[in-house]
Amino acid sequence: MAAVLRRGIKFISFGSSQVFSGGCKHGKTSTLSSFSSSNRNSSSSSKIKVDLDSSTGIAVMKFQNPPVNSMNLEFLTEFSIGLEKLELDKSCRGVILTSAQPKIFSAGLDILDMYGKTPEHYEEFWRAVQDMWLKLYGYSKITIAAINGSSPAGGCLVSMASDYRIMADNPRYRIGLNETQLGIVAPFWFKDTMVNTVGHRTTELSLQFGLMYSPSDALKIGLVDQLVPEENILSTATETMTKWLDIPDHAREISKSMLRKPTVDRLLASRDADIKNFVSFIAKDSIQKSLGLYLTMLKQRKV
Ligand SMILES: CCCCCC/C=C\CC(=O)SCCNC(=O)CCNC(=O)[C@H](O)C(C)(C)COP(=O)(O)OP(=O)(O)OC[C@H]1O[C@@H](n2cnc3c(N)ncnc32)[C@H](O)[C@@H]1OP(=O)(O)O
Repeated sequence: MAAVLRRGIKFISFGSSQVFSGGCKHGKTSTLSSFSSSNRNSSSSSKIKVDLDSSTGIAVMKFQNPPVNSMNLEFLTEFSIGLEKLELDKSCRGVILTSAQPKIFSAGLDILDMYGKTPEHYEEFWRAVQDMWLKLYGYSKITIAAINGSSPAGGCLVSMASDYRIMADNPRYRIGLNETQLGIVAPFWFKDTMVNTVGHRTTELSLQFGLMYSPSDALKIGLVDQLVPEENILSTATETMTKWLDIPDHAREISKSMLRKPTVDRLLASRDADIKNFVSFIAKDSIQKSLGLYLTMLKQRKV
């Protein structure tokens, strides 16, 4: 990390995985108003828009936290509550996660929630990150990530926690767990999620280098399942969901739980210790300094 910061370069390249393109700015997206007809049900919290079609059982959750869908405390809380509501709604059988922001699925955890705050804030924030992952990774319904933009760190975690990942085939986009490049360490449950997705060896390289992958490289290593032209991403996600819906819910749910429950249980068994670990790590002077430098570089468009 220090070397990366000193060199002032963007993300480390690996094989044909390259750096973030960066440079673009995003305007604000207005909150879409709610509407309802016989089969459609829309609701819009300030940061996530939910549109449920009860005739198909498919809900679309659209992240709308401009400019880059960074996951701050409010976003994480709304995300967990939105997922919970859909899980309890019998007319919903599957959820598509996507972004309302151009070019970005999610920039990951909001760095400002990990920088210059009180221990109490770090604790509340980390609990919200845990809540979101526990809900999504252990979700009983089908989840498909329609990754219509770059997806570093926490954005990649959300994608990996979904059942199926479709990414827009745009060579400027990147996805991966880049934590080490910020001088921070992905916790064990981020690591477990990645191991479960791409295997141990690929995770060893990915996590240590903080690798960010182009869509084609992400497909090669199995970090995403399918690439499509950007304009087709939502229609492909809906078609794919329809195929998943052909499988009887109870059988699919039990199979999913059999594969994921041990990973979920590991965090459930050590939530408080994990929070304590996060708070003491993130509050260290050296870590705060690294995050401060990274934020400066972000502002100067050097990341
Ligand atoms: C035991 C310890 C455990 C710790 C474990 C922590 C685990 C997970 C960590 C994370 O998820 S950390 C977040 C990592 N994310 C990143 O590194 C992404 C950084 N962002 C980018 O690379 C780019 O912003 C982008 C996402 C590729 C978008 O590029 P674009 O050129 O379109 O936009 P920018 O001009 O760069 O950004 C606009 C605006 O947003 C601010 N910003 C970007 N990302 C974040 C973020 N993650 N948190 C907070 N703010 C962010 C950026 O600074 C710009 O702000 P302004 O300059 O306009 O004020």
